[in-house]
Amino acid sequence: MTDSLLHFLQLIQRNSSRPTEPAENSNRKKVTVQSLQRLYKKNVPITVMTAYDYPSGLMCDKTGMDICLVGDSLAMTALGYESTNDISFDEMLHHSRAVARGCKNSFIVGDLPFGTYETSANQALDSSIRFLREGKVGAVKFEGGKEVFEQVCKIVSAGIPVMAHIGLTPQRASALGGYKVQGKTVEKAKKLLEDALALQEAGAFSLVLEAIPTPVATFITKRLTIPTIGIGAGPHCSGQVLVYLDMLGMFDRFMPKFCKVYGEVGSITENALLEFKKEVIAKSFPDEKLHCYSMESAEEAERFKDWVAQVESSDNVNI
Ligand SMILES: Nc1nc(=O)c2c([nH]1)NC[C@@H]1CN(c3ccc(C(=O)N[C@@H](CCC(=O)O)C(=O)O)cc3)CN21
Ligand SMILES: CC(C)C(=O)C(=O)O
Ligand SMILES: [Mg+2]
Repeated sequence: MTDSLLHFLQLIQRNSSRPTEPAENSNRKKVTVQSLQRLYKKNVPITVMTAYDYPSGLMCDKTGMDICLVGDSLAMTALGYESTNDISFDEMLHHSRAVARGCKNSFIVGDLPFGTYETSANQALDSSIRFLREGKVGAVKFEGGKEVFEQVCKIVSAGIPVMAHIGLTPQRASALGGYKVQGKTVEKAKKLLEDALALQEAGAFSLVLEAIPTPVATFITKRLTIPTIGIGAGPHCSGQVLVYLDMLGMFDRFMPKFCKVYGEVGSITENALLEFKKEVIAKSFPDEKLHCYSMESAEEAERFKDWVAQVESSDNVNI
């Protein structure tokens, strides 16, 4: 068998483990704020997935996610920081550009990291402009209720769509006493609804509800005219979001109750690496026929052998 035929067979073998069905939305159009609004009006759930780099952006796009969120959770999941508050804006931009290179049709939202929007509406607008220009996102997201009202107004009036985020707001974990479910009493639920209405009033195009009891998130969703995106907020939100490396079983530090592992990619990866190590030590990888290159022709191979023999019989090791 020729090298090229073997290589061809190898490609077929690799492709056999890939999904055979074409992605449902493989020919779909670019998602926009307007097309998201249409889904919401038709009661079609909005699918949101976080992405951190080129391969995850590519996967979100190819599987037809409506929104690809470059979440600051990447600080912990992709970069191993202790908290989301440890990531810099420059690092977020670096990752977001990589996501954008892989993500052609999903609507890309960038999560403003801690310290880039709290000071003033002007600071928030400057950061948002940078995210669009340098991070190649289509919208920004940031955490907070009424206290970020001015920021949302300012950014929206500059023509940048804003996704809001209330409930468990990880950047404020210290003040919340940790990663705790929010809105578990009537008073706290009431405050969440007030925040949600204020953010809608300010012009947010959607709202993330994180770790909120189902009845509270359901009621907030019912009272709003913009879509809610739930993560640990029950099945009655207008859409759902999960953290990419969590749903693939690739994060080892904690597993919130709201996360479902859809594929054990972590253990698959671990087994693959162990197998590679085993085969290298046993010298069964690389396979001479499958993974190696030969000389241009049998004649050239013969000439090379002769030359080696000549060198080896000579006293001059430096040729
Ligand atoms: N990998 C990862 N996934 C995330 O969802 C995530 C991050 N990182 N980093 C930033 C924040 C932190 N998040 C978290 C972290 C832990 C819980 C958690 O374990 N919560 C408890 C609830 C405790 C209570 O009852 O109040 C749980 O059991 O789910 C929730 C959200 C969400 N975000
Ligand atoms: C979980 C989503 C909403 C998020 O904020 C993040 O990934 O950072
Ligand atoms: Mg976030």
